[in-house]
Amino acid sequence: MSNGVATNGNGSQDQTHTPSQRYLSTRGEDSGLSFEDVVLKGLASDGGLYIPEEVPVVPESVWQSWKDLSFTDLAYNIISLYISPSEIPAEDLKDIINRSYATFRTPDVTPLVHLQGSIHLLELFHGPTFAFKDVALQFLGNLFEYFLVRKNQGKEGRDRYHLTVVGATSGDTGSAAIYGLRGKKDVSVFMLHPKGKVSPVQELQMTTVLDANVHNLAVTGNFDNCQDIVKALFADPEINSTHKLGAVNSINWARILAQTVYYFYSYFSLARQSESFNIGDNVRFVVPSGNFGDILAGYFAFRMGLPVDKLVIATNENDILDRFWKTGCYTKKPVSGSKAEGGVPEDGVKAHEDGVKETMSPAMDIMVSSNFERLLWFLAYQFASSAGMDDEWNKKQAGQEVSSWLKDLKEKGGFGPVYKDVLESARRNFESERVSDQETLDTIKSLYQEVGYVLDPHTAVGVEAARRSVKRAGSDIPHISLSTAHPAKFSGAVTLALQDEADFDFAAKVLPQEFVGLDQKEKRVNDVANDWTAVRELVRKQVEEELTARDAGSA
Ligand SMILES: Cc1ncc(COP(=O)(O)O)c(C=O)c1O
Ligand SMILES: N[C@@H](CCOP(=O)(O)O)C(=O)O
Repeated sequence: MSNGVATNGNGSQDQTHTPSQRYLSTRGEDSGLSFEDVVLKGLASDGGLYIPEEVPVVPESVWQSWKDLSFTDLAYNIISLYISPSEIPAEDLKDIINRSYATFRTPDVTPLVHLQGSIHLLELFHGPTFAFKDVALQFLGNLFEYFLVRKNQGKEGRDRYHLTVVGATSGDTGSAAIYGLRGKKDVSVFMLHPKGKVSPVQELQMTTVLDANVHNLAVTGNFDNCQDIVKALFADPEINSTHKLGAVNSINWARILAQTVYYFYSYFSLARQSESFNIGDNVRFVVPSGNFGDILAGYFAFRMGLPVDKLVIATNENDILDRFWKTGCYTKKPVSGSKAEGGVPEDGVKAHEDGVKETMSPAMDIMVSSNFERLLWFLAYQFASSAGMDDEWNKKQAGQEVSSWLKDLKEKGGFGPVYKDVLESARRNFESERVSDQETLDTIKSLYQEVGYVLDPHTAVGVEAARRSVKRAGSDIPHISLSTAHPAKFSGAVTLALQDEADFDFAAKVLPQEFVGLDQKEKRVNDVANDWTAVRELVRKQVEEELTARDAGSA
């Protein structure tokens, strides 16, 4: 096997793809797909998410030898494990990776800074749109372009493969995807955001992009409604085949894959920066979580061999994930009863009628975390494997179990409690914390007072969870807390937290030049009802207009 990496499968069925380079659906109906298939399809036809048939286990001597690599060289070593060179030759993949990270404002791409005590911050906001999404979406934009150029060689007009990307955003995925795809040939982008529920800067970052292939839709509803509309479009065979839908949300496997790189990179950065930390030592990662895509990448890094003591999930008051880890039940709406039973939290937070609460960290105002399905598959697979049957049977069982859980989620609003062994196995690798709005503001304030660092509210949710985790685990275990956005994107929460600090000046201390004057720019956005068929009609109409203009030579 190349790269010195083993997989624990039964060998490849074809000569060109290792098991980690072939993909299956979490719901069991789709398998044997290539990387290109899963990147272009986004969501499996059975409604499941794609995962590699095997996670490559990287021998210690191999991953430890990566410790001094640049971000882009490390990214190549990791990403190439999941893509056959017969699909993307090594030189092409290196070029895609180099171009993707050349747009970042620091050569380090994702620098690690010491925050306080044993807590370090992994700054993921140095890309074009100042949020962690850029790390994956710059890469995904270039991947789409690479595949489309190849597919369209020698083709003209309507014969060309035209990808229609539809995505849902609670604020950050939208602008990152738009910046990754604006002006690219043969792609239209439709980005759905909940009207009035993203921060003013996030909204402007999206709606001031006027490229002909970018379409912003403001949906009357919340983020989950937007995500449901996207899934309904993918489930509609007609629009899917006529418009070749593509996904930029973390349902797209390439998003998770690109994110695994910064788990390794920050681990090596810590070893370079801290004298007391040696390669091979354990670390904890703390991740502000909503759709569960960011932390899931950490789970892949762990399974590949990175020494991770625990992955700590940090939720805001939309706490479905925290309730799962506490109770084993994954239920959309808090039911009445004690907190310990997964019911209404003791501090009396009232859920909105639709179950989602608007918080200070709006990008995490998500009720159903789409990537949790991928983790469920691994939990179900581990459980099935204890029966002593063959691997094919284990995978089939895992697919059936996930399908049944997701069916209950759709039809009954939740599932669980899951089997004790399943919950125990989830708890072996993860812990969870729920952080209230008040605690978020207090954390922004105290970190500013103690070390002069301004946190964005999502990052503050993580830092508060990290402080609690340090109390449990002890200060010997370093904590890497992921900083998922720049504070200037959330001026409301940051100003509220720091308004009484005499020396605090938002414009001087926080605001980047790139955001100045954004509100004076021309905007383009369409309002649309929370109705997937209305969105479908709009998509059809606007793609047709775009293609007609292109054929006439004006776009
Ligand atoms: C700033 C910020 N932090 C955290 C998250 C949560 O990440 P994930 O959805 O991958 O769990 C998001 C949105 O996804 C975000 O935009
Ligand atoms: N917080 C996200 C929500 C979408 O999540 P994704 O990671 O699945 O794209 C956002 O900012 O849009």
